[in-house]
Amino acid sequence: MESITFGVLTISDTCYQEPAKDRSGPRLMALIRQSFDNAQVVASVLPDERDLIQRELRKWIDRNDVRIIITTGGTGFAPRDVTPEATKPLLDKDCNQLTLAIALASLQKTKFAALSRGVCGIAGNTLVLNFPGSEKAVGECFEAVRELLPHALHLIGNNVALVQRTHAEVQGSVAALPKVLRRDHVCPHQTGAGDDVDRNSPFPMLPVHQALDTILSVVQRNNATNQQMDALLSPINIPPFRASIKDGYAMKSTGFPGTKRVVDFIAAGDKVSLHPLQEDECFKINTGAPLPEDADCVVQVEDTRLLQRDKYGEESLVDILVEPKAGQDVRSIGHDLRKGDKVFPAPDYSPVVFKSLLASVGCQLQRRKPKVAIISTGSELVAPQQPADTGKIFDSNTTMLEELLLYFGFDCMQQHVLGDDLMTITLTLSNIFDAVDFVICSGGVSMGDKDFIKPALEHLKFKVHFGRVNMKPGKPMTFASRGTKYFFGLPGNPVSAFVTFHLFALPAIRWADGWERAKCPLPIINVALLNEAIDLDARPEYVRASVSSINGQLHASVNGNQISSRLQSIVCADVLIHLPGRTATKLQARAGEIYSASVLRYDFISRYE
Ligand SMILES: Nc1nc2c(c(=O)[nH]1)N[C@H]1C(S)=C(S)[C@@H](COP(=O)(O)OP(=O)(O)OC[C@H]3O[C@@H](n4cnc5c(N)ncnc54)[C@H](O)[C@@H]3O)O[C@H]1N2
Ligand code: MOO
Ligand SMILES: [Mg+2]
Repeated sequence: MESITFGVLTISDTCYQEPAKDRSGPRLMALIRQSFDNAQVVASVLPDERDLIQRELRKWIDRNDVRIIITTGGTGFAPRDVTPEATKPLLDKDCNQLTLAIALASLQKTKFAALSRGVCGIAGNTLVLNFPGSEKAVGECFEAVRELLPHALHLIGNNVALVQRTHAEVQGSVAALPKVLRRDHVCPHQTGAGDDVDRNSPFPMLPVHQALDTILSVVQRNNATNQQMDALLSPINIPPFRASIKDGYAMKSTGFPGTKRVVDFIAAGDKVSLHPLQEDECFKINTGAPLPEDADCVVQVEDTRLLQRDKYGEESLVDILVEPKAGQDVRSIGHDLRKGDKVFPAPDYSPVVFKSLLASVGCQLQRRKPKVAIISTGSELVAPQQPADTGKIFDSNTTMLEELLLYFGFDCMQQHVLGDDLMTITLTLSNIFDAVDFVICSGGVSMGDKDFIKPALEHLKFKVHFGRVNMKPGKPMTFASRGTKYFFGLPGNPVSAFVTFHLFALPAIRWADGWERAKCPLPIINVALLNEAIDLDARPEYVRASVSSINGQLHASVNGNQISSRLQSIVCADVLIHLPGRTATKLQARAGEIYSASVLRYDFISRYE
């Protein structure tokens, strides 16, 4: 889109008096700037006064550079709401369908949208849109029209070439246009000339280890959680009192075995008893209960004999059968963890370890985990809940990638399913990156003229670090970054997305989360191949296989057809066997040979024999 100026007019008595209260105007400005690289914005705040509003609108409409005016506020039913009345007389043409598009999108969010009377229309060369006053509504209305704005402006400005280009894009025939109009098609072929002899990818095929090294050298490791763990000193002693390790009798070790009078009963949760204790006396005590002040040892119930109960049925006399020894079966104060000592002797990211240790000392730590969004691209995709349709397939990658994130302890902040449309992909990516650090995207990274991921990344000024990896599946795996924003373009075939998530996206997220280098990739074990013979591919292959433990030795058998579209190969996939690329002398992998394998899951042994 050529450089244009937007006018943002906030209309509200309150905001006019206290401009700091205006949240919708600034929100609109931010949305405009995020969405359109070369947009300028002029802004103003006015009270709900028809004449003032009209004067400002007229001023902007008369300026050549202001091509779009968005008003926010004054569209409701209140007596002072006059924005539509101020706008309508200035319009040369009504844009009722645009008004309808905004209304329909807003009604999907809230039925109160029916109470907005905003209008849209064209005044001279300027498109004027009335949005309601709330910050949330402004975001929703903008979302409803954002994609339409460039084309609307081309039409208003009668820019035939750009109109043609947009039509071609909408109809999917950019390639049919003269080259000069193909500005948005960043050619994936080798020379970039886009001619017929230029048929190869410009991206070299990196070895897997080099691709991972590149990722980990680009992604910034956040050491904050490590430092928090390292710095956390226990505010308490565990146990905070001398605690009995056994159910039995607490007494003085200076006494002797033999008959003792039971003076009281102490249960877990009781306070420390200050009751004086003689050498021929004891307390009945439970595991975890605080030792009485005068006692220094416990004799377990198994080493005693009950001699007598009192008239209430309570134990009153016991025979202690073993020598009481000082400290026996007593946990001293701070025995497990001393106040002031480190809670974490070493960093450990297991949520079980992290959260339970914090709980044990009554502390909380705010962990800032990497923020991740998932995108699936493909005009063929329908959500699994929707009805099947000709030419469409169910989207399995969105579900799979979200579940993988959760399985490995990370959250999915956003999910988007996008058609193969350059503008949509570019704008959506730009927005998502405002909120997240990582985007894990599937599809659109190969050589097709609808594979728009690399062009979108270029539009967004991301650096593409690599666009192909020497592996099967996953060859078109793409990694890009801009500052501390990271993009993982996983190939769309479901198994390719599965494998590349494990080998590249997961280690990167762990690294960003502060994990030590060796722990970022999946653990690697050795397995003996059970299959008779497997033909090796030219590319090193990551084969889904299930593990059997035979007499304690780990063996693996391949899960059927390994084509990258066949998601069934992940069923009972315990590991990815690393099969090397074929060589002149080694054409097959054979039964009994030992291969490295990446462990995919915690419960990674499917059979014991
Ligand atoms: N001329 C070439 N064509 C292809 C090459 C190549 O090197 N030269 N590489 C092939 C390889 S290898 C792979 S892998 C795929 C990767 O393709 P893309 O990343 O561009 O993905 P799409 O074209 O969008 O889709 C591929 C395939 O996967 C299905 N798909 C996509 N998304 C989903 C989803 N969310 N759920 C289920 N299935 C999905 C899609 O329908 C396609 O069938 O490119 C080869 N082509
Ligand atoms: O590399 Mo693709 O992922 O072979 O199908
Ligand atoms: Mg493709």
